Amino acid sequence: MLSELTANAVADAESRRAERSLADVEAAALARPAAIDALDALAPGARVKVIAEIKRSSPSRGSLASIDDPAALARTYELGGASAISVLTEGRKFGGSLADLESVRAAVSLPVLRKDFIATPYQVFEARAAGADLVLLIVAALDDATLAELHGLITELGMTALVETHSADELDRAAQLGARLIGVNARDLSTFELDRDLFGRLVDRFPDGAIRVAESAVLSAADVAHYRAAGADAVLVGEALVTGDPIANLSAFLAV
Ligand SMILES: O=P(O)(O)OC[C@@H](O)[C@@H](O)c1c[nH]c2ccccc12
Repeated sequence: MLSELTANAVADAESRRAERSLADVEAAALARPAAIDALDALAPGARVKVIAEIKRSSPSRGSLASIDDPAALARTYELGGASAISVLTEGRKFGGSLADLESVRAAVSLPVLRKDFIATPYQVFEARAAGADLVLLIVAALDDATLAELHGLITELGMTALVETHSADELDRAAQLGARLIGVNARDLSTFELDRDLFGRLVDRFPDGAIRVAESAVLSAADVAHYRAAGADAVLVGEALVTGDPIANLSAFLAV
């Protein structure tokens, strides 16, 4: 499933490239005002930080919310106290787009994450051209050489990579890369199984100084407390915020 999602995302980027060359997208990326420092926004603090996600649907959960106005939802997240906004830009299974990211970027002053299946430099330039400050890199989807190349490019463009892992071996590869912001996804992207305890089992392998993000499977404040007790600096939350009351949920999550 993960390799199919990635292959499709790359194919979709290739079709966009037929319309807009790499040189054009690169120029647009370089013309953007500097990216916001996400490491600063997500730095460990007395309170857990929330990365609030905009996601219409997913292959594991089906349709979640129509989200006609992603910019308005992003403003709500900002008002509610989120530290960063994650925007799914994958179109086929998650119902997102780069246009969503651009409108969110224009609406908030928080750092914005491009959440997609990124495997080529073109997609990284697209992210910056749309105003992203962060780009997701999924370790399981990339070989070490590609991971290093994309991580280097993201950093060179002034952005921050959120390096996503799902095993001890992947966490070691993220550490090897010099990643400063590392997530453990509770959802296995090949089987879609959820394991809320995976973060706690892997937390000791995070390199010193890296920001520790627990991703997925937060439905209640108790889940945030569970991740926080295990050592999470930040949690990445989608479903609970797009299906429930975002302000009420954020305030409960931030009170943990
Ligand atoms: O909706 P949830 O369970 O709160 O999960 C959010 C986020 O972690 C999830 O959307 C996600 C994590 N990693 C991904 C990679 C690709 C697509 C989506 C994801």
